[in-house]
Amino acid sequence: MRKKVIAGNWKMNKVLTEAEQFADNVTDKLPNDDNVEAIVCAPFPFLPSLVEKTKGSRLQVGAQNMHFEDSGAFTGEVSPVMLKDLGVTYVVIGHSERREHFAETDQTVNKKVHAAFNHGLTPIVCVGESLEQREANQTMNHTEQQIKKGLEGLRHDQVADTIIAYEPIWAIGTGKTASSADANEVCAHIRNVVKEMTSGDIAEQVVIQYGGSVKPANIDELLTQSDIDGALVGGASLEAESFQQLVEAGTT
Ligand SMILES: O=C(CO)COP(=O)(O)O
Repeated sequence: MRKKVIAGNWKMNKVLTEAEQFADNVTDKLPNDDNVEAIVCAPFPFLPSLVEKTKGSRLQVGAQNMHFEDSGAFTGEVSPVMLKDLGVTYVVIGHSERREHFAETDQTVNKKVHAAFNHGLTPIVCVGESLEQREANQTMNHTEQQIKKGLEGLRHDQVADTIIAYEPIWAIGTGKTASSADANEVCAHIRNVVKEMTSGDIAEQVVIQYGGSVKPANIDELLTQSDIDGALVGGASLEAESFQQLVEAGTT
């Protein structure tokens, strides 16, 4: 059985004291269940403190982006070496907001995914279609291309360890969730693409999350679907109580 992975993506929210308070409120309340992984992907300035505060707890810490180079003249960027050195374990790569506002492409996603594995970080690779693409029936083809290009050149064991987050852009922060059946259909397609790229065994191991207006009220139904193994959650991950409820849902 694949474990459930519930990851909060705080985006550009909170100040340090709020981030620390969240950790204080959540760390000792998470379910003691190996079948669910709880991650919080926070802005860079909070990472050292969150890593410190979550030591020995079930809450893992992730970044929301990184550069693909180890070091160099890239003003304003953060490298995988820096993240690893801090004790960060996950990194979100290719979020649609980065693709839209920061010129992230499938090629940079691919370089970052390789860099993550080269430094022992687990990538959470985001894919998903826009409303226009969905209406033009391009959802399957678009997500397939994003997966093929984003994961190109990885070893099969690395593909197995990649977390894929299917986030339809039109469902992000809009309150519109894809129906669980529609979300599952795309996640199943993504698993099939992974199978074509690797093998049936590897495809069965890959964790595929759904993201887009997930909240405590709708997560149960999403998680009952055959190919949805967790959630990448924005707004509803910001409050400790709501995040905790989302993680609890992963235990059922
Ligand atoms: O983009 C998301 C997570 O990465 C989803 O955000 P919301 O849960 O706020 O819709």
